[in-house]
Amino acid sequence: MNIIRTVRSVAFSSIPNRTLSTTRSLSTPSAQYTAFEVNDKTGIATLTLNRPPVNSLNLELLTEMRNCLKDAETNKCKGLIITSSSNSVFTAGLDLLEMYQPQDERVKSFWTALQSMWMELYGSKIPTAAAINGHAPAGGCLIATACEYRVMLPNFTIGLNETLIGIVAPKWFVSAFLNVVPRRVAEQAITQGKLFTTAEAHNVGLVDDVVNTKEEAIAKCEQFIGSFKNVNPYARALTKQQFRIKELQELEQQREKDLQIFLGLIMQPSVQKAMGIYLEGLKKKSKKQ
Ligand SMILES: CCCCC/C=C\C/C=C\CCC/C=C/C(=O)SCCNC(=O)CCNC(=O)[C@H](O)C(C)(C)COP(=O)(O)OP(=O)(O)OC[C@H]1O[C@@H](n2cnc3c(N)ncnc32)[C@H](O)[C@@H]1OP(=O)(O)O
Repeated sequence: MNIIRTVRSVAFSSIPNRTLSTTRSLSTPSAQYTAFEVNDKTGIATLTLNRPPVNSLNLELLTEMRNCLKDAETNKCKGLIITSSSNSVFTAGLDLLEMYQPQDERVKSFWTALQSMWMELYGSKIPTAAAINGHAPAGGCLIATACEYRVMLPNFTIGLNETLIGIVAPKWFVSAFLNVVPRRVAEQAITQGKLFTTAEAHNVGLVDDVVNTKEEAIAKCEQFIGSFKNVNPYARALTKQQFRIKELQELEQQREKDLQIFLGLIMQPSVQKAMGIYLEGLKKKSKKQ
């Protein structure tokens, strides 16, 4: 078998050392918020989000994620698993500080990086799976629904809660959600800004499986990726593309328009005010804990 080389990673203390001797990682100075490892035996890549305290998705994290996704595909990994180094948060979604009182050039780069990362993940040729080992609101749910398989640990939450913050989930956030949840459930949940508990998410099909530990979650993802072992990867990729090409083309063709709509919406004074209040509430809650 052609052994996959590990592409990029960071060494960080919050992730316990893997006992799996066949997993190799290289330190690269450019990776600040992610670890990227490839198991030489299975050929499966694991991308671990590591931006404490809550893995909020800022420009740098999104850029790193995209690079890892590209590397996984270029190196013909058998599949990709996304998980978190935190014990309680998969990712808290987009970094609200990127959108609150933003700087013009940075916020444009931020949204463009999000578009690119999502297109890379949603359109990935290799099997993708999310081991959701913590809360996954908004952008966290977006990442999970871009994957082909989701397994979640109990007693966390997942969903598109944008309306509760006074923002709107863009069409491509919604269409990926609609791939996994019936339309009526999706419309009600997204308009309400509902965060599903793990059990509720499982019940409506937003997650495929529920397990008790991160190790079990990774094993489930590996099992899912392994289920394609007798399938021709090229045929699989083209078949997957048929299901996803419409959303990908739509965003690709409308990237600039999507950016302008995003900027127009978040720069509205009422939206900035709502975001400020929401952030204040988060900070107060955090101080009380
Ligand atoms: C008409 C057509 C329109 C088309 C639409 C087009 C454009 C639309 C425009 C915009 C779309 C934007 C889409 C947005 C997507 C998003 O993802 S927004 C982010 C949503 N995320 C959330 O609501 C989650 C908020 N966080 C939490 O609920 C909790 O933090 C938690 C994830 C449950 C974890 O809880 P806990 O472990 O208790 O941690 P704390 O709450 O104590 O938080 C620790 C610190 O982290 C800060 N923080 C939390 N989340 C975020 C975040 N998303 N961004 C930035 N910072 C965050 C929190 O304030 C604490 O900070 P301090 O330690 O107090 O400094």
